[in-house]
Amino acid sequence: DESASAEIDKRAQDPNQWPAPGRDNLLTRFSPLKDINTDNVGKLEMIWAQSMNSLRGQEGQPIVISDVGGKPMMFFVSGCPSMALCNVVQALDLSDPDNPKQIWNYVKTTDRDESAIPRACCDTVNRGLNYAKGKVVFHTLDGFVIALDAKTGKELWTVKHAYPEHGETHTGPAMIAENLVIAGFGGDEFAARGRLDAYDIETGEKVWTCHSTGSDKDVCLTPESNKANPHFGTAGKDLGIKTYPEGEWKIGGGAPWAWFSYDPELKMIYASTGNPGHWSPGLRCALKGDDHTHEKCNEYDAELGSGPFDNKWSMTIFGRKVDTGEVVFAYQMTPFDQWDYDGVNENILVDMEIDGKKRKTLVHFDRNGFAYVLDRTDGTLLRANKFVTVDWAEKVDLKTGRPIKVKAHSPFNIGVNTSSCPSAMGGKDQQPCAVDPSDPTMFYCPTNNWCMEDEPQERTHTQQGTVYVFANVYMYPEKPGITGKFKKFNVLTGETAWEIPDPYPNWGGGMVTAGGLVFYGSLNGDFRAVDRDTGKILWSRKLGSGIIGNPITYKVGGKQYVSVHSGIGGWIGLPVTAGLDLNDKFGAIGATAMAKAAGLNLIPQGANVYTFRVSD
Ligand SMILES: O=C(O)c1cc(C(=O)O)c2c(n1)C(=O)C(=O)c1cc(C(=O)O)[nH]c1-2
Repeated sequence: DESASAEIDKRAQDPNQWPAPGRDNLLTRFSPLKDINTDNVGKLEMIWAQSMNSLRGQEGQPIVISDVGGKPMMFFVSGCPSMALCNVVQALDLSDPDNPKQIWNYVKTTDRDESAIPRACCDTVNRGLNYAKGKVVFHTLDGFVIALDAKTGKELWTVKHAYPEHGETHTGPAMIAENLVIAGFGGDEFAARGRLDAYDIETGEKVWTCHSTGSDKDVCLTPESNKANPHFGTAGKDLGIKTYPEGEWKIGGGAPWAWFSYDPELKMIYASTGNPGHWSPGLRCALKGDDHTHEKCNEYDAELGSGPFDNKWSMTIFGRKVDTGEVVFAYQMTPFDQWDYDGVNENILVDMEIDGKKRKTLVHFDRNGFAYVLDRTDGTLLRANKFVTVDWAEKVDLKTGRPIKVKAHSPFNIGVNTSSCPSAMGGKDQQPCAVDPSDPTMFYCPTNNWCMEDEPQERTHTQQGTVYVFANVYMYPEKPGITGKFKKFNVLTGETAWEIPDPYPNWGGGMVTAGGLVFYGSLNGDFRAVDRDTGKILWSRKLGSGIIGNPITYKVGGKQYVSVHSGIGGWIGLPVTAGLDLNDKFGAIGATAMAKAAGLNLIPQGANVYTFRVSD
């Protein structure tokens, strides 16, 4: 019997489908379709649109399955305007692909937790759903993981997974690996403790749990973990406890809130973690008095491969065994984070030749501005190149894996304002890159070009479920007039092949196709097709609202279609919408001021799936 993820892998071999959030569990966002190509993309026309019933941000993407009860179907899930309408799933029959028919919709109506909405740090988004074994599997902001019968929309099982009262809200998509549903959540700004859980896809029963902080046992670290890379710092015991001030690992953050990937040959999942709880860095170092300096809080013990205040395992890429969650390797990008550079961005799995050797690699564009290439079998660090302006670190030492921090751009002391690039939202936030596996060193990536001033504040409480930031942060464009660049980037050489500057940050993901095209959307609603070789914009259409979703493509009835969510929101989107009040609770992070500083106009809200094809 093939596993649920083997079914997904098989569907991904069929160019007509888009069976998982990243199209495949490798997260390539590559489509082999080429009916739409550089020659005819100018004739792309909007064919249909469907409301998503929300005025909040729509990240994520639809999925398309060619044979659900004999019918081609599209499924998608919305972000939340209110709990009553939170995470509406719609199922569209694509049998008449120019005129799809909704055949069911689903919204959970019982046991909803309204307190999730104000605890979603960065908008009430949902990054997508999955399909396998006749089931649509998705999650809700207030922490349920739910499996529906794909034909009827009937609930098959529901589990309570994340708990808003503990600061946990669920935004990132679950992933199906073997017969498990792997689920994380967000909450580092609300004193949560990061955790990854695996559920049986047939029953919803919990199979394993691994935390991001705590004892080695809690983290699923074993003596075998990191054997190939002892300098990555698993030599010490219980570093997930000891690298925090006493007891603070319990509210230590490290939430895995975005994308997960899976290698079925290695049977390993890749999931990375967010920032350590609260942004005021000095308070996450237990040293006092004259010892309490930036240098001492960043010290590194070469023998342990770890610093005493690294705040492990925040900001970490974990390679885990799928069956048990056991850590094969753990690599921390930003030890003792001083900027909120969450390490959760997608880990894309491609194979490439490096220094004459064929490698199974993992590519990760981090918030901290470095694009990392790791050997995904054992975590060996192979490259770390800057893909945006980075001043907080000179470079990453490939041997120890540690960034060489620049003190002048590392916020530390309470009340002292320090500038750094990139800003807290990162050189790239959660919006995913795309890669064609046949050209595996070249990545198509949304990037952001902001810097920030950060003034750490005193801690006033340690209460889970309440805002846990303690910093005054002001973000500003690195250069006036340009705050986003979509670029093609070589992860081996660190060279940019081309880039498209934008007045707005790039908050939507990319897609690359065998038709020679890259698709992505801008924050003010321009949906674009770009020549992947030259970076020339070949086609663009204005959609109803800003685009923070990720394009997909599929083929039904002999024709190729392209779909994307439109609906402004997400962290950057909130302040530039008409609904400024939505952002007030996070005024501390200066988002509204940030939008004003950039001179951004208000962009109207409203959520739709838009679908295009080349006109006959
Ligand atoms: O640390 C966390 O737990 C957490 C969660 C989330 C989230 O769940 O959306 C975001 C962030 N942090 C964050 O730092 C961030 O920049 C961010 C942007 C977005 C978004 O969807 O636009 N979410 C989040």
